[in-house]
Amino acid sequence: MIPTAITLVLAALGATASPVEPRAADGLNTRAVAAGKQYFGSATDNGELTDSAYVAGLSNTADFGQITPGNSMKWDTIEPSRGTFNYANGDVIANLAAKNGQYLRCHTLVWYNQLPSWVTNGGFDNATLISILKNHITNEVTHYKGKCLHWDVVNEALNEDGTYRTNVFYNTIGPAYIPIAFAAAAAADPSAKLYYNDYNIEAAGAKSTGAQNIVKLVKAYGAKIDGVGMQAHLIVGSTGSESVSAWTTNMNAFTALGVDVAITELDIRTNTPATAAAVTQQAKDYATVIQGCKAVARCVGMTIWDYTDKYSWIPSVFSGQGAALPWDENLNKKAAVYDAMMSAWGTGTGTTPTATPTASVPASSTTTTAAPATSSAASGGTVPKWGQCGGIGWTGPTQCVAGTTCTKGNDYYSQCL
Ligand SMILES: O[C@@H]1[C@@H](O)[C@H](O[C@@H]2CO[C@@H](O[C@@H]3CO[C@@H](O[C@@H]4CO[C@@H](O)[C@H](O)[C@H]4O)[C@H](O)[C@H]3O)[C@H](O)[C@H]2O)OC[C@H]1O
Repeated sequence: MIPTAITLVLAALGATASPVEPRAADGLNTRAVAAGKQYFGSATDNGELTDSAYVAGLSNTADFGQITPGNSMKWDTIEPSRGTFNYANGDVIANLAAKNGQYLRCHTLVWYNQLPSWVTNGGFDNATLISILKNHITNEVTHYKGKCLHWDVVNEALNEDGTYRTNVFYNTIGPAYIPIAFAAAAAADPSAKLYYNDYNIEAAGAKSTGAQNIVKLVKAYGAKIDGVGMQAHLIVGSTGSESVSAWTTNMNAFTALGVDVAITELDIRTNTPATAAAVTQQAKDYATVIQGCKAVARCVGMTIWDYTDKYSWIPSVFSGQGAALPWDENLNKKAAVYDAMMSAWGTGTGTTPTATPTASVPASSTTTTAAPATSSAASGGTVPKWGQCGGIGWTGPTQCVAGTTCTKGNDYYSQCL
């Protein structure tokens, strides 16, 4: 064996060489962690998991320290008919994350889309739909208890102007469906971090303000919300890529409310076939997003919405567009894009670490779980603050002003916003 400089020095000192700690392989995740983030990850889906080359890439924890199921934890998969729960596909992805030692972001509990028609068209009244909502969340979050680093509790509740999107939950329950959902998720798994998730909230504007109002709403109800997920389905050279400071200014508006932020579904699409100029711009855009997250301590991690164009959702939804991810359709890295992302993460000069590095189990929550605001008004009583008079069983006037008196009501949350 040829002695190294280190062994020669140790021998001169009369010491023996001890095994050197292996260095983590270099990749997007290891660089994100070195920059103080919890993870860099990718979405995936069950159909893709028969592709062994794809799975090998996804399981490379140097690049991916976290995975998100693209579809298999959504309502239409989990509870396709009332009271029938199907966890087979979700479990496959949860088990893959555990096997690989990757965090799991769980997506999503309440979304107007991919919602079975028995919910959408069921014609349920307020009390029944609240019961259905809580039962779905309680069952699913309990099933995955201890496995989800984050839950996207509510997905896409807003219109572009920041007003509430009409959907069966909003139309029947009112905005209170959002805090009800967060309270149910917190009760079922107190250690999971609970997120509101949406698109087009990556830049300041009416929709971003609307998402900030959702954070305030959930907190006003006494329920727990830990973070806001910025989906970031972006377009090359367009919104979301203007500047690092645009990202940080907007993210800081959320963190000022006491919540984390995460980039949850990043892809940056272009017209296909992609031109060389588009790829050059795309590389810059990915770098801008990373630099924005890197500059904000409470931006805890970043997820791309699958890692390869081979399995991207974009071409099926946005006709004529695609080429949105850092790996091409042949599972090869796009060198310019990948290298720009690596450079943007840098080699360890990031913001203050917010959590432990990659592990197979989620880091425990450090956020205090506030008890849901319960009504003291089963048969009369004073409303301690607005919003607590009403809810399930409430048939009296919807008075939501502190100091008013409830004469009926047997559950928390009202429609009084
Ligand atoms: O297999 C796919 C799944 O991958 C897919 O997952 C969802 C994809 O993204 C999220 O929902 C979409 C977010 O983007 C919206 O379009 C935006 C319109 O404004 C544009 O400016 C912006 O760039 C666009 O992103 C879509 O309308 C949303 O559906 C959702 O959170 C994921 O679950 O779901 C469908 C499956 O077939």
